[in-house]
Amino acid sequence: MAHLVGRIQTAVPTDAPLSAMALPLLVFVLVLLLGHVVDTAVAPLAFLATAGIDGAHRARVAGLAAAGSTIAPLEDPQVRGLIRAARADPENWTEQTPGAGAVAGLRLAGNLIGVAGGCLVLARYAGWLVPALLLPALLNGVLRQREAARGIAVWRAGTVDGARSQRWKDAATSPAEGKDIRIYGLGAWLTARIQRHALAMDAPVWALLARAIPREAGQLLLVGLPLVAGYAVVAAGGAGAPAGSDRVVAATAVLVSGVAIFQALGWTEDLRVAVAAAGCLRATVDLAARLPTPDQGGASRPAADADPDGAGRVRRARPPLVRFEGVSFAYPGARRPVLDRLDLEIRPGELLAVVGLNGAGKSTLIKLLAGLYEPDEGRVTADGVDIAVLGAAAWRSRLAIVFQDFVRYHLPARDNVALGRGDHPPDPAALDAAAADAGLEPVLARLPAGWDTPLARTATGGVDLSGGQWQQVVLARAHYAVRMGADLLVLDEPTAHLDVRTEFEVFSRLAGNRGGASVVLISHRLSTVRHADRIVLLDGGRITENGDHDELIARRGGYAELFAIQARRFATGAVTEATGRAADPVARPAAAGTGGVPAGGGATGGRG
Ligand SMILES: Nc1ncnc2c1ncn2[C@@H]1O[C@H](COP(=O)(O)OP(=O)(O)OP(=O)(O)O)[C@@H](O)[C@H]1O
Repeated sequence: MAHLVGRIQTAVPTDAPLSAMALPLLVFVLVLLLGHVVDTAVAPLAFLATAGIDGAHRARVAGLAAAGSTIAPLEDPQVRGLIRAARADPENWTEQTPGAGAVAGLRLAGNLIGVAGGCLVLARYAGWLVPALLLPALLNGVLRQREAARGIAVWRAGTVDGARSQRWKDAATSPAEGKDIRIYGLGAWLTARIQRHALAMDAPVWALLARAIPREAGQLLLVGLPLVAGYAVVAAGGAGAPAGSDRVVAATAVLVSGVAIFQALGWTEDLRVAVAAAGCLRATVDLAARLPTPDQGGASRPAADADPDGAGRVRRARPPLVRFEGVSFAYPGARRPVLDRLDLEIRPGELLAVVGLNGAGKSTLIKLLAGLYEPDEGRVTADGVDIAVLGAAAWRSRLAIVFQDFVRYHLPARDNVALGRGDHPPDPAALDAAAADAGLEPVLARLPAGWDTPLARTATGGVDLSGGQWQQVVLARAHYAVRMGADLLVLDEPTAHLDVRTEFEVFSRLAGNRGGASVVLISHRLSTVRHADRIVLLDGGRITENGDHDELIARRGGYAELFAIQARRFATGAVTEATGRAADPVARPAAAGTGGVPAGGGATGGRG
């Protein structure tokens, strides 16, 4: 640049022909033009690179989190912290994604090349200019880095408050929490919380910024003085000015190169982004080390023995004989085990009901059956083989589970059911049959686009279902999985939201139409439970009672007591159903111990 300025400058006063000026002028314009073109291309290229790298990174983190066969690591606070750091929240400026880091790294490399070029240009005119400008520029860069590090530390200290403030902000705008906020008049309380946490996060940052203003002024002097001094010496041609070169050219070179060097070394943003992105990558590596490797044995779910029965059903030879053998399990940090040397058998094709008070460990038992947690002691076997040896995916291809806290996918009704066997293209016959099994047909008939209706009010043409209707969708998902080859159906409180009539219909179909699959039913509704082939009572971490309804009533133990409480409460009108109907034959109140049962039955006992 200085060279071109020099060429133009020498041409002007000597009345040289226009052609003598034209070439340097043309090159000058071309250089400027090239700079603009590069500037225009940089932003979209950087965007593309960032999007590509970050997309692959997010897929890797999601893959790591989803690959492990158990959910226990995902509940570990340290793993949760690593996942959060590896995902790099874009709203938190102390966290940066690998894509942003790569682009910042490229810019840093460009800056360093610029610094080297600037030093070469300076050295060409006068060697002393290099240390005179480079050293203060380096010092300025170090001071700015320290400032940035202080800012990051203060920001990080406030991230808990930041997260809390964000959580309350989300609550304020969510329709679900919006109900409570309006009913209980929580608006002002919520706003005060948001403000309190936001202030707790921001106040130290503001204080730091205020303290940084005088320091910034000092650093301006550190940068400005050497640059102005060098420029003045060169421009004035004083002592130490470069010999044998034009003063204007030299002064331009000093100014352009000096400013470039100070800018390149004082530019903290790219370094901060690159360092933060390195932190994100470190968290990903740590996460990969902490999470178990994917289940090799069952990376893909094996197909069931195909034997379509014309009603969208795939059959296996027979359901497995499942055994819990001396299984103990405690949640991390818990003082007492939930399951304590528990023995239990799930026989092929039976309908087994598991009852027990709240917190007895029924859902935990199911999670162990599914291999979502591993026993601390003992083992769970299928046909004599430890399910850990079978491989998680292979074993789970035989299971269909309705969890208490089931998932409501914001997807069309068809996908919500077909995800029961998500690794297969949807089978229309099996879908229709599963909908019939779950009593979902009337719900589908009322949906504006039937199976294609999105089950989310926020989607175009979408609808929101009632709690009971969602439960039917999820039941249909499990029935679909059974029709597609699963042969152990587990239902954890599957009818808590259903009215008496729907519950009765659903269970009548389940009992008669489960295609030979074994069923494990967890329910507090003893009206449903009593129809099971076998009932077990879980108490104190073990199975304490085992038999059919009549046997357990005759035994006059815990089950009979729970049943009596429920029947008595219903008979006295203390227990009411959602619909208040008692029209079904099985729904008539009867005295405890006679084999009759209240409709639905509410909770299992006063504490259940
Ligand atoms: N993820 C978890 N981490 C720690 N403790 C847990 C976890 N899940 C459940 N627990 C504890 O384990 C115990 C058993 O819970 P579980 O959900 O298995 O009981 P449950 O019999 O299904 O109860 P309910 O009838 O109320 O559904 C409870 O004391 C509960 O607090």
